[in-house]
Amino acid sequence: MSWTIAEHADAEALAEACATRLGAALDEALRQRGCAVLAAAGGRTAPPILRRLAAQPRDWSAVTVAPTDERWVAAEHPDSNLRALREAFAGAPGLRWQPLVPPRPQGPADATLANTAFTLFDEAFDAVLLGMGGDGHFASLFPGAPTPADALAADGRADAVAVVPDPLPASAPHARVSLTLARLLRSRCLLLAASGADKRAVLRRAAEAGADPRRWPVAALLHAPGAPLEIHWSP
Ligand SMILES: O=C1O[C@H](COP(=O)(O)O)[C@@H](O)[C@H](O)[C@H]1O
Repeated sequence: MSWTIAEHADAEALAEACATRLGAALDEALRQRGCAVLAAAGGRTAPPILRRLAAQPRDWSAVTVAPTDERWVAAEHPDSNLRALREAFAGAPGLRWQPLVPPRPQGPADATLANTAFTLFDEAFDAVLLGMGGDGHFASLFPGAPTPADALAADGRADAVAVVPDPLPASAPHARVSLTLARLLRSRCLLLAASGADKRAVLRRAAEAGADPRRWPVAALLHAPGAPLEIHWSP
C-alpha cells in the first residue's frame, strides 16, 4: 500500500482535516449513488473528528455508519463504541446504523451478526476512519495470537472476527468483534488518525520493511496492497 502521513499542529487541526476529508468522501458517494457508508473507530481519537463531521450539513438520512470494531458489551454500556458513535453523531438527524454485536450480547464473543450483515451488504465502504492503540492495534486487531492470522491478511475471507485480547486492555477490558483488514481495505477513502509521540514511534516501527504484524498489527495495514492509506497525526 502507498500511504501518506499528514502531521498536524494539534488535535483540533487533526480533527478538522479528517472531518473535511471524510465529509468530501461521503458527499462524493451521495452525488454518485445517493447513499453513503462510513465505518468509524471508537476509542478517544475518533469521536472529536466525528462530532465535527456530524456538524456538516448533508442528507444524513442517506448515510449509514458502522463501528470498525465493537466491544462485547450492551449497546448502552459506557465502553460501547456504538454508544460513543451515537453520541458523536447526535447532531446528524436520520442517520442509519449497522451494529457489529447484538444489543444484549450473551456468552462468548461471536462475529456471526457482523459477518451476516456484511455478506448482505457487499459494497465497498465510502470512507473508513481508523484509530490506533499504543500497541499498534487498529480496529480491534491486537498484537499476538488472540487475533486470528486471517484477520490481518489483505486477502482474508471473513468480514469480521471475534477477538479476546490477551492481555485485555486496561481501558476497555472486553472481548471484541472487529472488521478484518480485508474488509477495511475495501473502502474508497481510508484514514487512520493517531495522536502522541508514542504512536508516531509505533508508526515508524511498523513502516519498516519486514515489520511483523503479529507484533505491530498496523504493519499489516501499512504494507497491504490496495487503496492509499491517509494517516493523520498530531502531537
Ligand atoms: O479499543 C480501541 O482502541 C482503538 C484506539 O483508540 P484510541 O483511544 O487510542 O484512539 C480504537 O480505534 C478502537 O476503535 C477501539 O475499540
